[in-house]
Formats: sequence, structure tokens, C-alpha cells
Amino acid sequence: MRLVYATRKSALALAQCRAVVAQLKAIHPNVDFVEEQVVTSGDKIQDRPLSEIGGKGLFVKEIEERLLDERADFAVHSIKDVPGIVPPGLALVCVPRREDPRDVLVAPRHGGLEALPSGARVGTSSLRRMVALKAARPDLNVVPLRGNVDTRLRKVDAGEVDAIVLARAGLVRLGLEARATEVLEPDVSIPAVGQGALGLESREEDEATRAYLAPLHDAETGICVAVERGVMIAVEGDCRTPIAAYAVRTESGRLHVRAFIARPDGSSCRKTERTLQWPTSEADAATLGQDIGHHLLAQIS
Ligand SMILES: NCc1[nH]cc(CCC(=O)O)c1CC(=O)O
Repeated sequence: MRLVYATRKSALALAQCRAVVAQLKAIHPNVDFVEEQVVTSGDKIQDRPLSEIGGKGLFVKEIEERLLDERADFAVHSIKDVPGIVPPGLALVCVPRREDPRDVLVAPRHGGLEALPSGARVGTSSLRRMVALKAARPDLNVVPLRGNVDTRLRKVDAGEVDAIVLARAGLVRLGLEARATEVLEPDVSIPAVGQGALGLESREEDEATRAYLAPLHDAETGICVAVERGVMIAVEGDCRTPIAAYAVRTESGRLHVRAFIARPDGSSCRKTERTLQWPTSEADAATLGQDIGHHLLAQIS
């Protein structure tokens, strides 16, 4: 048996898919896993914010084309990069256990958010992170900064900016978690939808591939991600809307959700925090998320 997986070429994408494939190999020693590297439109355009160039779908489009025309059998994505609606014929068939979902600050010369001097330049092109930074420290100067994790680290090291905000999960997967100078708790920066989670995508009808991937699925992460993606689907169609949603299972087995959306210019911002009954299926989880998203949308418009 031979399974081809398509991946982006960035260090993070390669680290992620190879870690997943190593786990799959341990379970299926007789399967031959073949890597196919793909350059996506999102990788080619590095100088403008994603919200301007058409959104995160740009990182998955070319990979999904390969799945659809059967040049590849599965892909490993950061769920954060996967749009709410997956193209017909494809499905997110497996969501492994989530890594740390939180954002971190990397400020080599300063340390934490409170230690940054007034007017310090913080580089991020994420509207969500911009809103969180401005709420915590209105005196900071948030400047656009894109690029792979390594590019952004180089820019803060070179002094182009005083600090950057990254996902802790990405640093952990690259073995660079020591670069974080402060972890931003969800009360300061609500994580992005799906942050820290991976999604394995394959053709919906390809039962054989789905069966090979299934052992890596984590039901609890799957439910949390379905809630968060539900919030996103409710407001989708506009990638300029800053949005965050973070769901966890509490110690008492309930569902705890934090979410916010804002107007694209950050002017009007609504946050919500709810504790609900744990959903019994991903479909129910998605519906709960959509209810939260619609409720927030009604409040800012
Ligand atoms: N394209 C950006 C992206 N997509 C996924 C991650 C981090 C890993 C994750 O959230 O699972 C990152 C980098 C970042 O935000 O710092």
C-alpha cells in the first residue's frame, strides 16, 4: 500500500506532516508514505496581509486540487489555515490531539507585554492579534509583518520590530519554544479558530485512506475544533473580520467557549464567554458554534 501526502514546503508544514506520518508509520508499518511538496499561492505572496489577498484559503487551494485529482491521498494542515467550508468531495477526516493553542510574545530585548516601552513596534498582520494587543496596550505601535515563522523571528532579532506574536504550537513543533518571552493567556489573546490543532484532509469517498488516518483522531479536540469552526462559518465570507474562538472541555466535563469578533477596523468589538453542555457529536458542536457566531455578529452590526 502506498499513500501520497501533499504538504507545503515551509519548515513548520514539513515538521507537522512528518510528525504525523511518523505516528502513522508506527501504526501501519507496511504502508509506504510518499511526500509531495507543493508551493501554494499563500507562500508566493509574502508582502501583503492575508486579509487583503483573499485569506487563508490560499495556503490550501493547490493542495486540495491535488487531493481532488488524486495526485495525493491526504494532506496535513494547520486547521487554522483551513477555511470553514471544505470543497465538495473532500473532508477533514481526522483531527489529532491539540498542541498548546495559546499565542506567545517574542520580545528578545524586553520580555513581556507589560515591559514593552510605549510606542514599541509589534509586528503582526493578524487582525485578531492586533485587536488583542490594542486592548491590552493601546500605546503600542502595531505594524504589519508576514512571512514564515523563521522569517518573522529573523525580523524581530534584526530589530526591525521590537516584538512579534506567534502561535506557541508552531514554535513547539519547530523545537523553538524557548524563543517565547511571554505566553499570552486566552484572557489577553483569545486563540484563533483551530489554533494548535492539525487537520488531516482526504477525499470523502476514499474509505481506505480514511481508515488508515482514523487512529490519530482525538474526539475531544474534534468537538472543540468543530465549535470554533462553527463560530467562523457563521461570520465567514469576510476574511477582514477579526475573529477568535477557543473551546475547551472543563474538568467537570462541560464545554467552555470564549469568542470575539470585531469590525474590520477594530472599532466595534464583542466578546462572549459561555459554559454549555458537552456536545454529543461534531455536528451538534458546529451548530453551537454557529449560534455563538450569529449572536456576536448581531451585536456588532
Ligand atoms: N499560517 C500561519 C500559521 N498557521 C499555523 C500556525 C501555527 C501552528 C498552529 O496554530 O497550529 C501559524 C504560525 C503562527 O500563527 O504563528
